[in-house]
Amino acid sequence: MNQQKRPASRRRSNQRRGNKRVATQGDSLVGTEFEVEVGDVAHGGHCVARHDGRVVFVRHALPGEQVVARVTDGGTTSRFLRADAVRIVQASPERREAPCRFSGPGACGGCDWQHTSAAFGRELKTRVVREQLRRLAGIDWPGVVEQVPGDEDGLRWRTRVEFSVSPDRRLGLRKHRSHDIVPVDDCLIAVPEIAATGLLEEPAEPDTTGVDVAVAADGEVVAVDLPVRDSGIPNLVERVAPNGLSARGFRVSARGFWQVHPGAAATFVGAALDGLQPKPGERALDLYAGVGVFTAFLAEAVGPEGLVLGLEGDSRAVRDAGPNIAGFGHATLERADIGHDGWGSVVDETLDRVDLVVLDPPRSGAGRAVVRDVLARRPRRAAYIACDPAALARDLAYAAESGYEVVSLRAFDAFPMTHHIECVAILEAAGAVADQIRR
Ligand SMILES: C[S@@+](CC[C@H](N)C(=O)[O-])C[C@H]1O[C@@H](n2cnc3c(N)ncnc32)[C@H](O)[C@@H]1O
Repeated sequence: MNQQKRPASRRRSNQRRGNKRVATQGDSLVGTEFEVEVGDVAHGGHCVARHDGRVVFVRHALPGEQVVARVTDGGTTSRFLRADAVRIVQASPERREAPCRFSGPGACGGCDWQHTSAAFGRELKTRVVREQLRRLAGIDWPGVVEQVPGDEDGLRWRTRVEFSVSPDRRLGLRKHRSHDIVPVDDCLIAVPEIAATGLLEEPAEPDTTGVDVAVAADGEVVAVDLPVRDSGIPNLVERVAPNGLSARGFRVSARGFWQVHPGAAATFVGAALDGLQPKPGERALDLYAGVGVFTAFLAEAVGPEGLVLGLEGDSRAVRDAGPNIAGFGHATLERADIGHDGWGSVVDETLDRVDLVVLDPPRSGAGRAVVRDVLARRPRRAAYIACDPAALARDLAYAAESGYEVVSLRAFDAFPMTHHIECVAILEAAGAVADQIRR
């Protein structure tokens, strides 16, 4: 893949509240309406427009549309504004009526692209991945965002939903960038078993602040009232069957990390192992290992002559991983705070060398120090699984500093109707670093 030098510096701007960029400065413009021509899509589920010399991030619009935008965040001296398209003056041919009646300006904030097809949603996401990789990593990516098997044209895929409780004790979902709750009687991106629990039609219990509902691969449905103690959360068994590999079951807490699209875990394992091409006897490191999904499939691939070490920060996930990798005497999964003092010594104690790495960090990415530490071990190949293309692009730029280049990158629509995207990048040593490894 063509990778140029990354821009030396980027302007930092805008205030941050928590980790959310906020636009409001000067007198508030919230509620003001104006007509704009909508430009291309930007990362975050909106399109870019300009008004009075200022950038406006417009939700509920599509590229090329003429819309009336109503400001939702921003003031007279803000550098940019956020707005919702509240009237469509000239519609894109890609526009459709949102299938969900809770979607739209001022309504549920869960979906960003209900007003277009899943196929055009993937086209928009392809543009976003390309733009992020080009801007932050200097990579020209020729790929497209691929469909993940298991949804009904972008609907009925979500197997985990976290409902909040409204002031009148109905279960609902949050508005965009807000703590306000929209009561719902269904969620069209959720699997039907979730509404079928009947929970959305009943008032929440008096002290309940939220209800997490999870549906396992075998159809078992678990609803957990919050707040809850860890000991009160049941486990589910999930099943992962990547193409060409044997199916495996995984024990996971009903509130623990698990891919929410039913086809996602198998798709990502398949893409990662395809790219890594593990060989019998190799040593593999699975970072941010969760309940051991990649650890188990790597262990199977490198065989009993090989070694696999998974590292994970969440104690419950580490405990749950036990039975998931129990069949492999050459695999272990330990608790470690990756990136914090001493985590590398856990690796040194277990692996005499590192041939392969899986990196599957949280949304913020692994960061420069972790990328550098991992690649300093000179793996033959590394698979980076990323749920934020911007964090991925930053980490790929750090990998380039360590002499590793991207040999393939696939992107998946594991969250249809929303702006979220999952990518699997395969890295390999280039130039002098590759020569060192070969020697
Ligand atoms: C995106 S999930 C991936 C889980 C797993 N690879 C899977 O596919 O199911 C990221 C995982 O990283 C863990 N994590 C986050 N920060 C961590 C850190 N600093 N050290 C170790 N684990 C961390 C989370 O608990 C979570 O299980």
